[in-house]
This record gives sequence, structure tokens and C-alpha cells, in this order.
Amino acid sequence: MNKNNYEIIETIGKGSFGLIRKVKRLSDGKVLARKEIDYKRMTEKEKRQLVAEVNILRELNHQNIVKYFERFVDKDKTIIHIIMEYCEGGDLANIIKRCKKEKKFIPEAVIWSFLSQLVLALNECHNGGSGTSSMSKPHPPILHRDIKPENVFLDKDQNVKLGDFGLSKIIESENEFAQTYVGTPFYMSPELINESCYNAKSDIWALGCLIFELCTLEPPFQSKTQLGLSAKIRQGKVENLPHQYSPELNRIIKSMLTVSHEKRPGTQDIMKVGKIRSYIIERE
Ligand SMILES: CNC(=O)c1c(C)[nH]c(/C=C2\C(=O)Nc3ccc(Cl)cc32)c1C
Repeated sequence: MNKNNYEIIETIGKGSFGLIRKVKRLSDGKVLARKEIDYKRMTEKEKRQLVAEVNILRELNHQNIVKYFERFVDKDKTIIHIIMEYCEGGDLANIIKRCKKEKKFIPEAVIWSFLSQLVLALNECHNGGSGTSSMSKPHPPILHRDIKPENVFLDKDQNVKLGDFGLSKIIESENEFAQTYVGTPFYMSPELINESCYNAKSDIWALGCLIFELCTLEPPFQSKTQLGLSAKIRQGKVENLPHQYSPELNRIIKSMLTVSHEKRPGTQDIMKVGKIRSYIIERE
């Protein structure tokens, strides 16, 4: 297969990496998304990360992770094309933007549904394909490392899809951790500010920030300066959610924003929480 097997419908996203296009597969008319990455100016390390991203996507097969179909390289233009599932609902950053504009909060039931689906997606990554609704072959733990509203997508049925593993990493050995920090400063965890290692609980922190932002339409920690932001993250004081949200939702978000990553819950702890456990049982 090559890029001529697809017809471009429109450009749907732009990022540091390149473009995301909505395309139609000519063989059967299926609508898909094509991420186009120009590797011309990439360092060897960035090229290795790009190969890692594709290899990770190929390993993961889960209904809450964007599905990978194929990839091909256009050597003349030094562009790699990654074909993935199309998510008609776009990303959560746009949902948050629209809610702010319309001064509307997201209903609690939707928040629980998004949280449950993302915990299942992260469980798939962290626990090597052993989780519920996993269709992946067993694989080493995978850290996403850049969970944020721009990297979470919705399909036409309001199913949530964790996407863009552009900064993700396979942890090949027990003692291996991702060393350098990457990702979004707003969602940077305390352990990273203290120059510790990025680990699975750092993804949980970022997920807690994301769910908090879905409820309040603002990130939990904000400052005009990186220094001020780091101080607030280290302090870990989390405001209560708006009154229409339940104490149970407040509790689970605050638990995910526990400063000590050792005391912070992992995916399997969160999956035991009432409403999430019910969601999982109902879905099986
Ligand atoms: C304005 N753009 C959109 O609403 C939008 C839509 C309808 N889909 C997307 C993005 C993706 C999409 O539809 N499938 C994807 C697979 C992987 C990645 Cl990294 C991104 C996507 C976007 C950004």
C-alpha cells in the first residue's frame, strides 16, 4: 500500500510533527485518519522515537486506543504516513473549548464514562495487554507520557480513544524508566518536577489533571510562570469541583492528584472504584 491508495478528504489537525488528514481508502471507501510526519529535520533520536511510536501502536489493540492500520514511507518527500482510525468527534481540547464558549459543564455521567474508558486504555498500556477487553498480544509496559485533551479523541458513538503515542515509551526492563521529561507542563507530575523518573503513576497524574479539566474547564494547577506552576504542583492543593459534581468524583480525582506517586492509585486500584467497576462490568 502507499499514499496513492488513499484520497485526501480534508486536513483535520496540525501539530509539531506535521499534519493529520481525513482520508478515504480507495479499495473500500473506508474513512480513516492519516498522520503525516516529515522526518527530514529529525535527529537520530527523534527518528528512533518515531519508530517506537509506530511499534507501540502496532502492539496495542484496544477499543479505547486509536486503532493502527498501516504505515508507509514516502522517501522522496521524507514523510512517514501512519494510517489510523478516524475519530469523528475530534479531540477533548475542542470539547472543552466549546463548553467554555457555551458556558456549559459536562454532565457527571459523561465524565465517569470518559474516566472509565481512559483508565481501561491506560491499564492496557501499563499492564501489558492483560486487562479487560484487551485484544493485544502481551507486551512490556508502555507509558504514554503525554496525556492531555489534544491527545484524546471521540468516535461517532462518544467512545473515547487515547491517541498520539508520539512521546510514549516501552519499558523494556524492570529498572528502566523514562529518564527525560516530556509532555505538557500543566500536567507535569511532582516526581518529574523533583527530577525523578517518569513512571506509570505519572500517566495517572496527567489523567487526573485531564479529568479535573473536563469538570472545571481549567487545569488544576495554573500559573503565569513555570516556577509558580512547579510550586503549585509540588504543593498539590486541588480545588473542589463545581457543586453539581459528586463527592465520589471529587475523591477519585484528588486521589489521582496525590503528590506522592507511591501513594497515588494505579489503574487497577481505580478500576475497583464503584462507578468505574460498574461501567466495566456493564461493558463486558
Ligand atoms: C478539527 N479536527 C477535528 O475535529 C478532528 C477529527 C474529526 N479527528 C481528529 C484527529 C484524529 C482522528 O480522527 N483519528 C486520529 C488518530 C490519531 C491521532 Cl494522533 C489523531 C486522530 C481531529 C483533530
